[in-house]
Amino acid sequence: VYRGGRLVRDVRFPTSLEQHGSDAMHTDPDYSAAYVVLDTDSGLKGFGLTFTLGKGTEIVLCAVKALAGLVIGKSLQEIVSNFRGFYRLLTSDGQMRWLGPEKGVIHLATAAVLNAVWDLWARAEGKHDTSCVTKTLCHTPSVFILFLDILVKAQEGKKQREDQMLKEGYPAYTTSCAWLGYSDQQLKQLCSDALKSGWTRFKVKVGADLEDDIRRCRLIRKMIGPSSTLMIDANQRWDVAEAISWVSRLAEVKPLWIEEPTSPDDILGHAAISKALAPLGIGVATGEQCHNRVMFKQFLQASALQFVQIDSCRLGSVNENLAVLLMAYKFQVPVCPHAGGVGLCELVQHLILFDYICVSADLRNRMCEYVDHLHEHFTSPVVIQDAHYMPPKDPGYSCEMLEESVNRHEYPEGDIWKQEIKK
Ligand SMILES: C[C@H](O)[C@@H](O)CC(=O)C(=O)O
Ligand SMILES: [Mg+2]
Repeated sequence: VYRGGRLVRDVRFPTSLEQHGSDAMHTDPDYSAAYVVLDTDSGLKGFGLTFTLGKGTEIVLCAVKALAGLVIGKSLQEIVSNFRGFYRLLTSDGQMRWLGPEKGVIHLATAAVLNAVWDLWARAEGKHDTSCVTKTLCHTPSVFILFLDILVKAQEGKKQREDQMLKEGYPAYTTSCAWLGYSDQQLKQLCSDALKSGWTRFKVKVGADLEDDIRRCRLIRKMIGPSSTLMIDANQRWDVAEAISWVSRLAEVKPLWIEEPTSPDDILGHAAISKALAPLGIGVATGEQCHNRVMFKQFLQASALQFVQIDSCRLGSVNENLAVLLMAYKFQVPVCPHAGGVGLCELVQHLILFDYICVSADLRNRMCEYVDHLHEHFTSPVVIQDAHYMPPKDPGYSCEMLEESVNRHEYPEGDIWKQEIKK
C-alpha cells in the first residue's frame, strides 16, 4: 500500500432535505461517508468506507488520516498473514488508543481503513469463481482458527446453503417506508408500493410523540395485514421506565422488536426492558451504536437483547464483526444486521451471507435491514429480488463508489454542495 491518490474523502448526500433517514434523535441526517481508497504498486486498489452523518464526517476524516501511517508501506501479504496483529496495531497505537479504545470516531476510522483492506484482499484473492468478501470468508477457514469447532460443524450442508442463497437470496426487511419525518400520505404510498414489490417485513420509526406513533403504527399494521412482520425503532429516545410504558402502549400493533429503546450503553437497562416486554412477545434489538465486541458480549451475557444488530462500520470491520457473529451463535441469539445509510447494505450483505452459510445455518427470526437510498452511487450496488438480498457477484467488498458520484458529492467543493451552499 502506498500514498498514491487521495486516501480519504468527505462524501455527503443531502438526504435531510427530504427527511430520508429521519428518526426521533436524528431529525436532519445527511447520509455521509468517509471514503477510503488504498493504492498499491500492483495497480490494484482497495475501496472502503465508514458511514457517518454530515458534519461528523470531518472528524472521521482526521482520524483516518491519523491512522494512515500504520497501513502505508505495508504489503497486503504482511497484513493478512497476521490480520489479528494488524487489527491490534490499528486499535492499540499508544497515542491514538486514548481516543477510544475501540469506540467512537477512532473506531469508525479503523472500520473505514479495514473495510478497504478487506476489499483489497478479496480482489487480490481471485482464486474462486468470484472473489468477493463473502467468498473469501467462506473459503478461508484458517482465518478463524479460534472458532474452528463452530465452522467445522457448519461444514455440513454448507454447499446446499450456498446454492440456496444463490437461488433465493437472504431475507430482508425495509425501513424506507416509515422514516419519522414522512407524512402519512407518503407512508401509505411507500407501503403500498413495497407490498406490491413483495416486501413482508417493515420497520417504523417511533419515539417522538406517543399519539403519533399509535396512529402511524396502526396505519402501517392495517396496510400490511396481520401476517406481515412489523418492527419499531426509537433510536435511544427514552429512559428505561419510559421505554417500557411507551412500548406497552404500542403492543397492540404486535411489533416483533423494539430497537434501541434507550441509551446504547445501558446494558442493564436493556435487560430490564427485555424482561418487562417479554410477556408481550416483544424483543429488544440493538447494535447499530454498540461500540465493540466487549459490549456485545455483555449484552449477550445479561440477556439484554433478543436480536443482535451488527453494523459493518461501527465495529472494527469484518474482523470484529466475525467475533460478534460467533458469540451470537454461542448464545443462540439471531443476528439481524443494521444496514441502510450509505453503503451499509452493500457491506453487510457479505457478513450475513457468511453467517448463514458458515456459522448459524439458520434463517429463523433472521433478516437483514434494507433501505432504498443511494445505491445508484456504487459500482456494484446490492441486488434485491423479491425482498431478498441476492449474493454479490463482483470482486471485493461492494463499496467502490462511482468516481462521478464522489466528485459531485464531495464536501464542500462538489457540485451538489456548491448548489446547496448558494441557496
Ligand atoms: C439516522 C439513521 O437513518 C438511523 O435512523 C438508522 C436506523 O436507526 C436504522 O436504520 O435502524
Ligand atoms: Mg435503528
